[in-house]
Amino acid sequence: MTTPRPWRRHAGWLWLSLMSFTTLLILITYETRWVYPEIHAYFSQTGNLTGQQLATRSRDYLQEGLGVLLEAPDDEAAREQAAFRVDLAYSLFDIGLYRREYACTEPSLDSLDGLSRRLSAGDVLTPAELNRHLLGPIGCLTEIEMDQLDRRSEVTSAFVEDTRRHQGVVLGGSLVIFLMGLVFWWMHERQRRNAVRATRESLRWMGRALRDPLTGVGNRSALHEDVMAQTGQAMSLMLIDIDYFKQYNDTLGHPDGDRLLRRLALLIDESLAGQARLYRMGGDEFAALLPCHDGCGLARRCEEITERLREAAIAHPGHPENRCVTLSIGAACFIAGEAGFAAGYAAADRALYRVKEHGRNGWEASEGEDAQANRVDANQA
Ligand SMILES: Nc1nc2c(ncn2[C@@H]2O[C@H](COP(=O)(O)OP(=O)(O)OP(=O)(O)O)[C@@H](O)[C@H]2O)c(=O)[nH]1
Repeated sequence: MTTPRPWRRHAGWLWLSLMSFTTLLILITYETRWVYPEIHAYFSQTGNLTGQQLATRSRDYLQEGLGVLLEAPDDEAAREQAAFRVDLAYSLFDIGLYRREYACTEPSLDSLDGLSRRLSAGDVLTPAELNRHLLGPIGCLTEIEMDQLDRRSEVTSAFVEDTRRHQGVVLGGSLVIFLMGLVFWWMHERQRRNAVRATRESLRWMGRALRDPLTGVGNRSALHEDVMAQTGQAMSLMLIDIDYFKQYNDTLGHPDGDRLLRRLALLIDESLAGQARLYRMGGDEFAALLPCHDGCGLARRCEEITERLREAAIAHPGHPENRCVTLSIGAACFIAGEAGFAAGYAAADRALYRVKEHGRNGWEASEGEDAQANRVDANQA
């Protein structure tokens, strides 16, 4: 499983926050540019503003009628036209709202009624009479128009104010959402980092718990874990013990003894050429774990280690025989698993013991069922 690169993870979060923020901004712009102007336009034409439109049209009819009468006061047809317009004006003027709210409505309607009757009767009206009949209603209608216009601008201003407030709330809300996104992202990041740190820490501790601090190779617990991880597999175990290590420490001191342990760990590891895993069992004893695919070739492996050591010719002033560091090796094959490992370990340990018994500086390996069959006496090596 691959973990996404940090910048990608951050970019993902930021991208999400930005996207939601941008979407909200688009919504606000859409509302401001298209929705509100449309509502605004609607209010301008309808709503309680109908009254203003009726008054305007009524006044227009009256003015038209007046114009017709002033142009041809004696003309029968003109009078009919004027009467028709006055009737229209009357019907647009005669609405409950005007009667209720404008005191000038009743007398104006009476005046128009009188004018209508005189025109229907075929009376020729003088300009003074026309003025008397029409000036009052026209003035009243103008007053109504102005008042309705004032009301319209009040409604419009209130609407604009509401719109502005609404936009402020939406903008503030989107900013809060954006900031919350950032806070959640930050909290998530912090939690993730803590988890990564804790995992690393525990891995480090686990690593330490399975490692020999002096040589850096695995310890006894690591050997056990590795064997259990291969349960059912054919494996082999080599137990490698330094000869006369006590004398080495006694003659050269413990720091040199430590250095020798480190050097031997390296040497054994190299001579097994990465085919085995190396462990320090404690004191001066190492263990090597090898897979056995087509026979373990244990004798060859043991021979390689002793050969490498012979070539290295590491001085050992306290060695009673050849004054160089030597090793004793016991090796055995086993089937990985709790019981198999115990048996393999015991067999390798017995082999090592026999090598020590035969005078050290040698190896004994037993492969397969017959432990004696491939046994090589120590001093033959
Ligand atoms: N320098 C050093 N010495 C250690 C360490 N651990 C154990 N020892 C020493 O290793 C020596 C092991 O002694 P023995 O078990 O008698 O083994 P030996 O002297 O090699 O004898 P044989 O195995 O019989 O040849 C002891 O003197 C321990 O003090 C270590 O970490 N560093």
